[in-house]
Amino acid sequence: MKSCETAALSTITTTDFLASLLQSSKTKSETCDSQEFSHHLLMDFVTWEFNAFLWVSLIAVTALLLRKVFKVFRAWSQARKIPGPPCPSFYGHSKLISRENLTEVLSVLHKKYGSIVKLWLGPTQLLVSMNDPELIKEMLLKAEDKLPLTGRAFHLAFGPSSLFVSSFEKVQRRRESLATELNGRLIERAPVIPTKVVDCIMERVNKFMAEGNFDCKMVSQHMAFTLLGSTLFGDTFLAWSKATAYEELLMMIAKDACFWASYSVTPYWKQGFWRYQHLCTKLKFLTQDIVQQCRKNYKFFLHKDENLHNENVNMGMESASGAPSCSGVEMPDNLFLRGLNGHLSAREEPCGNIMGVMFHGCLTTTGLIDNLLVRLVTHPKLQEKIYAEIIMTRNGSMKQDQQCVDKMHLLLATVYESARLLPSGPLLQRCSLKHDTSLKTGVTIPAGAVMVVPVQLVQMDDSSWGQDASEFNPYRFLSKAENRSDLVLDTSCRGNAEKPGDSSSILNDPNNNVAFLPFGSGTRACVGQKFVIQGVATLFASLLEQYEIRLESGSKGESEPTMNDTIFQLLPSPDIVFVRRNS
Ligand code: HEM
Repeated sequence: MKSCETAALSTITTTDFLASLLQSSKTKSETCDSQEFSHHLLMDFVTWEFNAFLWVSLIAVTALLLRKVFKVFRAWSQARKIPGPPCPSFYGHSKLISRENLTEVLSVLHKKYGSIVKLWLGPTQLLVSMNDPELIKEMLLKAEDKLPLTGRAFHLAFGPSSLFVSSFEKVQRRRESLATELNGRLIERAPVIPTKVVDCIMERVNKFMAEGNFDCKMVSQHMAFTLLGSTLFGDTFLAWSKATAYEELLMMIAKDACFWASYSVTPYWKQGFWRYQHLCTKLKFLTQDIVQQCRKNYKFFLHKDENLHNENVNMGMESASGAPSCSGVEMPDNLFLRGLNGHLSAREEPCGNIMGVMFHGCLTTTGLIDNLLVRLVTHPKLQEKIYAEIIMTRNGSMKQDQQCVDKMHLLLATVYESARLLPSGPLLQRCSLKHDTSLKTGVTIPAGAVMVVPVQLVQMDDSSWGQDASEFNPYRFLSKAENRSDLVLDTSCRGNAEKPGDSSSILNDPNNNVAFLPFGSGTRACVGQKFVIQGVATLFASLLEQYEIRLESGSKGESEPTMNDTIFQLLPSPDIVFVRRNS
């Protein structure tokens, strides 16, 4: 009944409106000529349409704002149940916290409020920190998205791509294909490459030394870059004349990437931004160049291989099946095509994934190598024991050009321990963009909140790592062979092998300890972990076999890395020297 009345009312209103229009048009037609009349009619119509548009926009904006306000209220009411300090002002705690002291602030808060703590960084920005390993594990499995800032930094620098994007849905497939390539064929090749890579690195290191400016950070960066480049692009990379320019560009971009991504509206009006974009474009051209070179070499070797194969068949010889006849050329092309560049959507930048992996891989691997070098030069006895282990393992090996790093337990344990105490990346960050995250403890973290793990606190927690948690002790990852039955239960990785390089020692899997987090964990964990540990260990096996690494006398880094209450710090990068073993 009511609806009939409403329908009738609206019909009357519409009829009235039309009638009034007609009436007014009638009066007008008596006074004005027909042209003026149609002009007025048009103007009325435009005004009416414009008003309608304004109303619709106003309603849409109000709805959006209301939605946002509703979300904020919902977040505030949900966050009330999470322990944490009260908000000091409308702006939250953001003014009180700098990037450097956040870990210290979180350390104090965890002591006061427990394993889960909230902190308002602004009226709409909620940060939730966790320091209990089991809770962290659960959160890293459930919260699948990365912070939008991370995705924006990669997008701005390398264009749209399907890796390092905030949403898990968008990266899932690419992560899987890259992991298959990295942990499959590339790991198989890892033992073969580093001999050549060491030569290439040492050539550059000698150049640095001759120029007189030479510190640990520079070597680490160059080692990481060469290791990653040669593994991804094969031998072509080692002979590529533009490699140095590529390395410099990557590092220049790394310096500014987060700064430009921190603008919520891309600052097209800033000159500096365009300079930055120019660097990114240069990097894109260089990436295209190396990919093209790889493809050219691939085709050339494929052609050569076919001819060789035909010759062998004609001569009645069988080519050894599975022999890497053109190692380092055939496979990289496959990596690009399948792991990184297969099934690209039309919107994706063709080299975006390659640049992203080179960028992330170089920065993180530089950190690991830097830490490892500092540990080795500040622990010369450990270095000698690793050297003895390398020689012992090499003597038992048939293939002279391959490193059997799987058997070099002390070396691998040293890489794990250096990764555990990595000073870089103090916070592991996650969020869930669409859904709330409910944890087993009963706490629900609202969608959009930033969830962080203060990695340095977790990695130095006595309850996970023992009394010496803050000390550098690779032996924690080694256990005595006879204690094998204990080892199964010993998931904390508090190893007990005393004799380094002892073949009877067992290497514990660092991932057995949920507090081992340098590569993250869960749904967005690093897919390069296995590959990078194997690669860095193989590189160091080759390097230490030929060179002893020492601190330059009088270098500022002669004392050991230190802890200031909660933050582990490496002292300024020390100057180091490589001394040939047989000289
Ligand atoms: C020492 C070296 C490295 C360290 C310390 C490191 C660390 C990390 C960390 C902490 C994450 C985020 C994990 C999380 O949120 O749970 C990550 C993600 C990732 N890393 Fe690494 N990484 C290293 C080397 C590499 C290398 C060499 C590659 C590839 C060749 C690689 C590929 C990736 C990818 C593809 C992701 C995930 C991206 C995503 O899901 O959006 N990483 N890495």
